[in-house]
Amino acid sequence: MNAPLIPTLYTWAGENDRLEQLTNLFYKKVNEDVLLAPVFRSMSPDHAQHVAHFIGEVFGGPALYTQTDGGSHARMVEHHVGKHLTETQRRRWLGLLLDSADEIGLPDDPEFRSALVGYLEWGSRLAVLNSNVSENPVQENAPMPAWGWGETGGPYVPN
Ligand code: HEM
Repeated sequence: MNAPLIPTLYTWAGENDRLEQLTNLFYKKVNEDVLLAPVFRSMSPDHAQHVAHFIGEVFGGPALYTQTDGGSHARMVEHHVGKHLTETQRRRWLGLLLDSADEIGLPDDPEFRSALVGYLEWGSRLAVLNSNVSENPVQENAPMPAWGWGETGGPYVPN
């Protein structure tokens, strides 16, 4: 018997359209937030789309960030270097992203949310660490991170 095909987090989330919906709402909230608006005041008009592409690629989707946007893991990290982000800002960032996930109705099964929060905790803590160094610690040819279902082992399947 063939093993069941486990979808990627990208597929489960609803692919690129859903991720762009998520980041568009998120940056709308960021722009209205007293703690975060100043941090993102110089972001480019493509920022929300680039972040959706980045997350989608990490979640097993097409290489939109590295191919279409010409990005890389190192370039993503470079955007944070020297920004001196704080833990308070990170917590607000995470809270607004999870609020946005609820508001657009991103899948809320325990398995997906566990993977999503795990990734966002990891990535946002690295962003704060990288924002407090003066030189990019990541080499230009470093691979993109890849995230999967983790210990839960995949989406819930009824018996
Ligand atoms: C999983 C966590 C994160 C991911 C995947 C991520 C991803 C990205 C990406 C892809 C860019 C470049 C966007 C572009 O090309 O236009 C970027 C820029 C940036 N990120 Fe993050 N980020 C994360 C966490 C954070 C956190 C926690 C903060 C602040 C609290 C933050 C603040 C910024 C800022 C200030 C920029 C530069 C904006 C500008 O262009 O002026 N990021 N991020």
